[in-house]
Amino acid sequence: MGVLKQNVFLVGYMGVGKTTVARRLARDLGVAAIDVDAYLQRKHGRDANRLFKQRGEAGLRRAEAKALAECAALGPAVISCGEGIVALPENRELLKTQGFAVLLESSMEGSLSRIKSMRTRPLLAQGCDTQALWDERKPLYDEVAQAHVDVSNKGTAAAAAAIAGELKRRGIYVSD
Ligand SMILES: Nc1ncnc2c1ncn2[C@@H]1O[C@H](COP(=O)(O)OP(=O)(O)O)[C@@H](O)[C@H]1O
Ligand SMILES: O=C(O)C1=C[C@@H](OP(=O)(O)O)[C@@H](O)[C@H](O)C1
Ligand SMILES: [Mg+2]
Repeated sequence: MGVLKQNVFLVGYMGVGKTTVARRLARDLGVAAIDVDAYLQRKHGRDANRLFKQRGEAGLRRAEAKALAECAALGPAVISCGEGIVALPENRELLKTQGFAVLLESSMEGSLSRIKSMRTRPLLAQGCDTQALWDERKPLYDEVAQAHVDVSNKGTAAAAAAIAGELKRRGIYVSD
């Protein structure tokens, strides 16, 4: 095992595997994993879908921004973010300054095809234009990402291993 020197944020589109890969990566490295969505749900006693319905997207984003800052303060940890975390400039600033952001990359279609129920993602549930969302998010992911990992043809274990290799090469994870 070893030591994680700073937060590692996993960012990327819906369904690309941020939550699943973060869990696997943290387990492989023997470090903590925090999912911002799961944290938000525990904190508010309701999930992001319900927050979205009750407070609208802007309300969800405000709650998510606080949750992100709290998660970052709990680290160093592997922190999986919701796809829309990059929407707010303050979040992008945090991602750039309070850790190392890794962009998980796959095609939009490949990512969306993994999502079993549209109802689990508020923007999909309300029938958002997924291509327009992709076009809007892509430059923002590129702005914050310090590393890009192609997960399109990788299972969870291989995706986690590719990120672990990147973290070791850069001295962000140091083995004992
Ligand atoms: N590398 C992978 N290979 C195969 N299935 C995956 C992979 N990563 C995630 N999945 C599956 O895809 C779905 C979406 O993954 P999830 O981790 O929730 O993505 P995100 O958090 O980016 O929205 C889940 O059902 C998950 O089990
Ligand atoms: O638009 C967003 O920010 C959200 C994206 C989804 O997360 P994933 O990116 O993990 O799919 C969803 O779980 C969350 O409720 C809100
Ligand atoms: Mg997720």
